[in-house]
Amino acid sequence: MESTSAPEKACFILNPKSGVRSTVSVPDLISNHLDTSRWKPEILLTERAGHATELAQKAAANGARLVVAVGGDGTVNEVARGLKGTSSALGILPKGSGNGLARHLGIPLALPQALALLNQASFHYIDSCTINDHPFFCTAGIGFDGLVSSVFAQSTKRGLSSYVQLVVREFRSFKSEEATVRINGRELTSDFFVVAFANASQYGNNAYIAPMANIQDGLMDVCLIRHVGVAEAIQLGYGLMTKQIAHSSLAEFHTCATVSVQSKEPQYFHADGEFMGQAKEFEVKMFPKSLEVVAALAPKS
Ligand SMILES: Nc1ncnc2c1ncn2[C@@H]1O[C@H](COP(=O)(O)OP(=O)(O)OP(=O)(O)O)[C@@H](O)[C@H]1O
Repeated sequence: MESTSAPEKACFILNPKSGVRSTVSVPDLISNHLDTSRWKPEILLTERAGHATELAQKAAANGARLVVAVGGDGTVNEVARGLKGTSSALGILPKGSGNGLARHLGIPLALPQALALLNQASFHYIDSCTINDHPFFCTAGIGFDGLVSSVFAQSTKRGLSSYVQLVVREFRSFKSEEATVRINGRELTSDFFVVAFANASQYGNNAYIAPMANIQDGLMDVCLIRHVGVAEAIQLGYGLMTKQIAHSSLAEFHTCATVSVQSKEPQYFHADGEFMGQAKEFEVKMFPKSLEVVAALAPKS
């Protein structure tokens, strides 16, 4: 059904380097599938890392009601961080290899259908978090997944199979470090393989690190995995891909609004899969209902 009011501005921010579907012509898809009686589109291309945040801030300042990240979770993160505290909503055209936030939000991976969802313009508020002041919207983590993000950042290969190969290679040499997690008034000290912070339920590619995570409840799900051997790591991998990790004795879950971690040695960490550096101290905070998105979420989920 066509809208009767004037079309509102929708700015599409496209990362030409993202994902494995680079042959797709996004401008053609937009002109073929976007309802121009609802949205007046503008398409901008990113030129470097971090550029999407600047473009999103400018689009919001110029009155775009909708700012659409066209890329993977890295691009989504950059656009979303530019929109926090503005009156522009985030849309996603998933073009990455993992698309964790898009999947959690029920956004179709097929781009014509994702554009159809933008036409419906169903707005929802979602939570966001920070790890050492770096915003994230999907997941962040310390330990093995931090290491993987750092190695993946240097790799030119994308896609699930390259990712799995890299995980297997890095696992052989990874050493869990002792850390203390302070959560809900408790102190938990161990050699942690992974400490994961989940605003959304999955890393991407339907790898569910916190299947119960609710992105609108004002709480993050923290998944603690202590030092593991090869057989246990395989069990965990299976649990991730089958949504069964919550039933594994290898993973411990907590929900909270803030959590801190102190590590003896510097640890790699990531926010939304992007490598953020190394640190010994981590503060992770929750910002309830801090970002408006177009999504296919149930009204009260
Ligand atoms: N024009 C550009 N040239 C090089 N890098 C860019 C450019 N624009 C954005 N980037 C960077 O590309 C990185 C990867 O983007 P993104 O996560 O969207 O794609 P991806 O890694 O292919 O997808 P996924 O995260 O799903 O694997 C981001 O960190 C972003 O900063």
